[in-house]
Amino acid sequence: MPLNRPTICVLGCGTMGIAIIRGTLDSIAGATSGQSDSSQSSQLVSEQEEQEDLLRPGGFIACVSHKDSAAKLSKTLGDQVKVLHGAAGNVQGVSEADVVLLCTKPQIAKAVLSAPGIREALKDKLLVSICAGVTIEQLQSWTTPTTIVIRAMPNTPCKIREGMTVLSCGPNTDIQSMAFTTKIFSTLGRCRTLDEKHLDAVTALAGSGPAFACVMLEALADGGVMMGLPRDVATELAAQVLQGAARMVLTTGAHPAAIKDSVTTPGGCTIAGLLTMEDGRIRSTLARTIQEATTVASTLGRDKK
Ligand SMILES: NC(=O)C1=CN([C@@H]2O[C@H](COP(=O)(O)OP(=O)(O)OC[C@H]3O[C@@H](n4cnc5c(N)ncnc54)[C@H](OP(=O)(O)O)[C@@H]3O)[C@@H](O)[C@H]2O)C=CC1
Ligand SMILES: O=C(O)[C@@H]1CCC=N1
Repeated sequence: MPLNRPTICVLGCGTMGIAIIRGTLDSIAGATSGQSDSSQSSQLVSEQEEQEDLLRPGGFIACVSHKDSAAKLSKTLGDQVKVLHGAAGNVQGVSEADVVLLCTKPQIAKAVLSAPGIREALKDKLLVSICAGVTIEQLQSWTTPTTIVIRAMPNTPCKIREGMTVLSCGPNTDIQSMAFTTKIFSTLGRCRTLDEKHLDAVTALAGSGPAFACVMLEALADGGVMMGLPRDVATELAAQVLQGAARMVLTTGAHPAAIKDSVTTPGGCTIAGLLTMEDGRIRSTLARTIQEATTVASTLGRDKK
């Protein structure tokens, strides 16, 4: 399917829809200001860059359910985004778009896609769903055979372009649709493709992960506060520590255990803290957290009995 500066309709523009639109608009603004800085070299823009430019969204439409949410959203996103609401808004948004990003709660995905006019409007279009637990097979059965379906699992840090997204292709996914979707989510952080069988685990680890990470961050800061640090200082230290350790793993490829060992002086304070963590069964607690969240994620797309 040729995608040339496509218009994206975000169907269900709440927390995640806003994160994706905000991150994408910021990335476009960054790219545009970069271009004007180097006007002399702009003639040298390669064919590949021109191709990439065509994959940039041409515009955004955001659909929500309620009129008051629409008014709030217009203020949040500004005049670069057309905001619509209600069932008629959904049909108009999907009709005017080239690509539809389904960001409603999983429990209402079927009802939203099966509403009058939506199926018709989705013909020959790309549908990217971020709904946890809703399978490609379900999405394909609620749309048309010519609707190209891709499943994505992003996370909230997409808002600041530090996201992690995993994509899974449907049986009819073409190269251009995959290239476009990869481009969108790559500008919002890291993006990789996996078989759909992994998506519930991805939902737990990467989708829900920011919540788990923030509980750890808050707990570390609490410890600092307990020992007399001001709350804002403790929070800054905890956040930078988690970011620094994570970046060491991502940039050097070092095993986390090697980084832990390099911090741990024999007979020192780190090993004392580590043993306390192990006494609290922190490893199995965190691993079981992902196990339980994966189990629940796998049920989210099911009809409630
Ligand atoms: N939150 C997260 O961190 C992540 C969430 N996800 C997935 O993203 C999806 C959205 O989650 P999240 O952003 O947190 O949810 P939110 O509740 O923040 O957003 C849902 C949005 O859907 C809108 N909506 C409700 N009913 C309709 C309708 N009939 N037609 C159009 N829009 C409608 C709501 O509008 P209104 O306000 O008017 O009711 C709201 O804007 C879920 O499927 C979730 O599994 C995936 C990865 C991470
Ligand atoms: O809690 C949830 O169900 C969604 C999916 C991943 C993050 N939030």
